[in-house]
Amino acid sequence: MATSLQNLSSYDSSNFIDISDKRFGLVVAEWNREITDVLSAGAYETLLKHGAVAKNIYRNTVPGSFELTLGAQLLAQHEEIDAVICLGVVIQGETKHDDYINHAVAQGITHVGLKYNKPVIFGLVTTNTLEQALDRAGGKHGNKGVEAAVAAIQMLGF
Ligand SMILES: Nc1c(NC[C@H](O)[C@H](O)[C@H](O)CO)[nH]c(=O)[nH]c1=O
Ligand SMILES: CC(=O)[C@@H](O)COP(=O)(O)O
Repeated sequence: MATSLQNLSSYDSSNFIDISDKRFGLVVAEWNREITDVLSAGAYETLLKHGAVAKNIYRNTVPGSFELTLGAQLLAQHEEIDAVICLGVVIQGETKHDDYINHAVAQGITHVGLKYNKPVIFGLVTTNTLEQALDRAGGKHGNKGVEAAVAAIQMLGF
């Protein structure tokens, strides 16, 4: 499979805009916190690496990924927030609960971005196994938090 050969977090920053005056909301799910903390750190450090200022990054947690949509809306509604990054890890269980969460969050944060006309980034790790999630949170397939921060920066330059 193509993924197995890739670090999914590699990117070209040559066209990034100046983000020193941009304000970012980070919404992080507490479910699977040992992994979402890695995603959050990846996103935070990537924003700082490319010029964001720490005081302009507003980090909030929500209980689980299903609550990312409301968390994103509560941040995106503020005019001074330029972009929102949503981070969570949903690992398949015995039932279809993960499907309902994943689809709700994908649809929900899409709606928030369109409603407030600003980037609301889907940084949800949706895996079948814990190992797959770990591989995408600082493992062999990179860090989904890094990818989400990069997407936010790129969209601000749209
Ligand atoms: N199983 C996972 C959940 N479940 C909790 C939901 O996200 C939600 O908080 C609950 O249904 C109450 O509304 N959340 C994750 O982020 N990851 C999971 O694997
Ligand atoms: C993915 C989840 O929602 C987690 O709670 C596992 O759910 P279940 O095993 O009940 O499908």
